[in-house]
Amino acid sequence: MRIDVLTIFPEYLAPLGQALLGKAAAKGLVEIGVHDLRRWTDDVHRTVDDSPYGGGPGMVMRPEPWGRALAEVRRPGTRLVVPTPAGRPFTQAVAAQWATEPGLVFACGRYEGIDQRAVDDAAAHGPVSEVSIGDYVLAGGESAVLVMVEAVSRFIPGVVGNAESVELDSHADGLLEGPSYTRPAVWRGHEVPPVLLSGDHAAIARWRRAESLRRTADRRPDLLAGVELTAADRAALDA
Ligand SMILES: Nc1cc(-c2ccc3cc[nH]c3c2)n[nH]1
Repeated sequence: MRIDVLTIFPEYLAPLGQALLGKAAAKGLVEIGVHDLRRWTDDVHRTVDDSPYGGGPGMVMRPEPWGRALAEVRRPGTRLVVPTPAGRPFTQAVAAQWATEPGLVFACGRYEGIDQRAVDDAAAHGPVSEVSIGDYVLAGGESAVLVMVEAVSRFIPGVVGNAESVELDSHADGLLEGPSYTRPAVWRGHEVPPVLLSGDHAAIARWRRAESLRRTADRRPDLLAGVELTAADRAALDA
C-alpha cells in the first residue's frame, strides 16, 4: 500500500518512520511519502492561508496549493482522506476497508481548515472521505493522520507479527476486549482470575466473551446495539 501525506508540518509525521510502521516500510509492506504543501505555493512568502469569506476568526487554507499538490501526488482513483472534526466517524471497520485499497492520500488541514472547494474538487478524481477520529478539536490534521495510518496499517498482512492479535482486538467483533493478565499469578495481593490458569480452553473462551460483553455494556452500551447476542451472551450480561 502507498500512503502519501500532505502537510505544512512534515516533521510532525516523523513517527511514521518509527516502530511498527518503520519496520513495515523497511520490509516494503507499505510505502510512505510525506510532502510539504508549501512546495506548491506560488508566491515568495509561500502563503497557504487567507482570511475567511464571510468573516469570522482565524484563517482558511487556500485552495490553489491544494489543487496543485493533489494533482501531482494523488494517483487518479486514490482515496483522499481529510481529517476534520466535522467528518464521519473513523472506525475499525473503516480502517479495515481502507487497508484493502492500493493507496491513500491524507490532507492535513491547519488554521480553521481547508477551503471546501479544494475538497469538493478532489471528488472528481477519486473517492474523498472527510473523517473525524473523535468528538474533540485538534489544532490540525497531523495527529489524526498518525492515528489513522497506524490503525489502517495494522490490517496490512505482515505488519503486525501475530495476525490473530488483530482479529482479537477491541472492536474486531464489535465489542471491547476484556482484561489481560500475565505473570506473576499474584501481584500486590491481586490474583489472576483462576479460570485463566485452569487450562480449560472452552471455559477460558466463555469467560473472555463474558468479560468483553460486561465491559462493553458498562463502558460503551452504544456498541451493543450493533452486535448479535447469543442466549449465552444474554445470560452473561444478566449474571
Ligand atoms: N477528530 C478531529 C479532527 C480534528 C481536526 C482536523 C483538521 C484540522 C485543521 C485544523 N483543525 C483541525 C482539527 N480535530 N478533531
